Parts: sequence; C-alpha cells; structure tokens
Amino acid sequence: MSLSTTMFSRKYYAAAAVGIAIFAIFGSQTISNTVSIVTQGLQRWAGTITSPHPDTHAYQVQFFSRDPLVLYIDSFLSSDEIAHVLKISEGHYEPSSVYNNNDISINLQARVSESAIVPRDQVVRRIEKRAAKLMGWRGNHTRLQPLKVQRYGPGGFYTFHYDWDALVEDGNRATTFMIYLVADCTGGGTNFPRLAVPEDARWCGVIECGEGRDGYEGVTFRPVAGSAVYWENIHPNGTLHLGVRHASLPVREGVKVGLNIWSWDDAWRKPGV
Ligand SMILES: O=C(O)CCC(=O)C(=O)O
Ligand SMILES: [Fe+2]
Repeated sequence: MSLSTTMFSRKYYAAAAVGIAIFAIFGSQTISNTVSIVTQGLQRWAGTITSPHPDTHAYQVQFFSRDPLVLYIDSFLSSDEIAHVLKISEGHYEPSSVYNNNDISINLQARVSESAIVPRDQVVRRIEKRAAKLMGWRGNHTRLQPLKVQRYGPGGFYTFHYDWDALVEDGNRATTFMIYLVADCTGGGTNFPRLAVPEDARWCGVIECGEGRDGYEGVTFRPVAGSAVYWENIHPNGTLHLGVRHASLPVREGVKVGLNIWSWDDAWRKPGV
C-alpha cells in the first residue's frame, strides 16, 4: 500500500468512526436531516447556475374539462405571494368597469367590484413566469397582460360574460387564470353555466354540488385562497369558444379578492375575415 493510499484510508476510517459516533449519539433522524440539508444546499447551488431566480413553488394541476380546456390548480400561489400581491395593490383600486361596444363604463347592473392593476415587481414577475410556463410556449405573439386584482364586498358580482372580445378582428384574449387571493366569503363562486358537472363526486371538494349549486346551471368553482381556475378562450381553429361563458356569483357576506392573469394573442385573426 503506498503512503498516500494509507493516509487516505486513515482519513476514511476516521470519518467513518465520526459518522458512527454521530449516528450513535443522535440517531438516524439527525443523519437524514443532515443529508437533506446538504442535498437542498446542492440543489440551490445548482439552481443558481441555471437560473438566478428558480421558482421552487409547488402546485397541483388537474384537468377539469377538455373542451373547453379548463384546469383546476391547487395552491397556485403561496400565502406569502398572496399577502404580497394584496399589499402592493392597496391604494390602486378603482370601481370596475365593463366593455360594451368599444365603450368602457361603470355599469352596476353588470359588475360591482373594485379592480387594480398590480404594480410589477420581482414577486409579480415570478408569478407571471409560473403562469406563462404552465400555458406552454406560444411564441412572441402571445403575451401576458398586466395582472389585475378584483375585490368584491357583500353584494359584489360580475354578470355572465366572456373574456374574449367579439368586436375586435386583430388579436384577442387567449387564456385566463382566475386565482383566488381572499376567499373569506359566502357566495362568490365562479360559475360556468355551459360546463358539464363531472360524474366523479370527488370534484365536490372544489365545485358546488347538490344544494350548494343554488339553482345555477353548470359548474360553480368555490373560491379557495391560493387556488386557480385556468381556461382557454379560443378554439384551436381560431373561433371564440362559447363554452367559457362565466360569472362571479354575488358575494353574500365577507370579501373575495381574485387575481386575473390573461394572455393576449396578437396573431389571432377573426376567422373568415
Ligand atoms: O371573480 C370571478 O370569479 C370571475 C372574474 C371574471 O370573470 C373577470 O374578472 O373577468
Ligand atoms: Fe371573466
């Protein structure tokens, strides 16, 4: 055995002995905690090489409907992100308006809420990136619109509408994320009258079932802070999807705040024009 190999073996035995001693004193839990701290450290280090701001937030996605495409996303935002978005939006709220024949006006028969454009900072950019990634790469002609929060108090609602615009010919709203930030309310669900209620009763954990449907047609998603409903507004052939008609049902008590992330497709052209 050469001198250097002998020294290596001695170091190796010494390290092993220290390891056994730590194991004997603190038990396997400490070792596995230590291993996991080291692993997390290495992952963070690897992350800084590939991206300066890795998005480590975990969320769960489920297909709710295939046509129209509707996804239900659990924990799309963390509670820290929610608190941050609410905080930076404070002071920017204005009464919400509606679009009608190219006219923008406040119409309390159609919509009662306050809205604000969310100022853009690092946290907002990270949320935008998360949303854009889930939507899939769509080329430079599809981009996110400025994020908007919408707050409803008792009696607040938004009547049935589409997020697409039937009057424009060049460019349209391709996708919608409706993310619940505050759900301290009764009522206030997001209703899609033309979506079919799934057969599997496990969906009753996220949509209103039985009496809770309150006589509304179709599907009503229950507001849950952090969760999101995502849908696509346009058919693959470019026609506007009629299946995504929706409304915010009236808030009976309390407060609901939603965050809208919309994408706009500049390359969309009105079919047949
Ligand atoms: O608040 C909701 O549940 C729906 C909001 C909505 O449809 C919109 O802002 O376009
Ligand atoms: Fe909408």
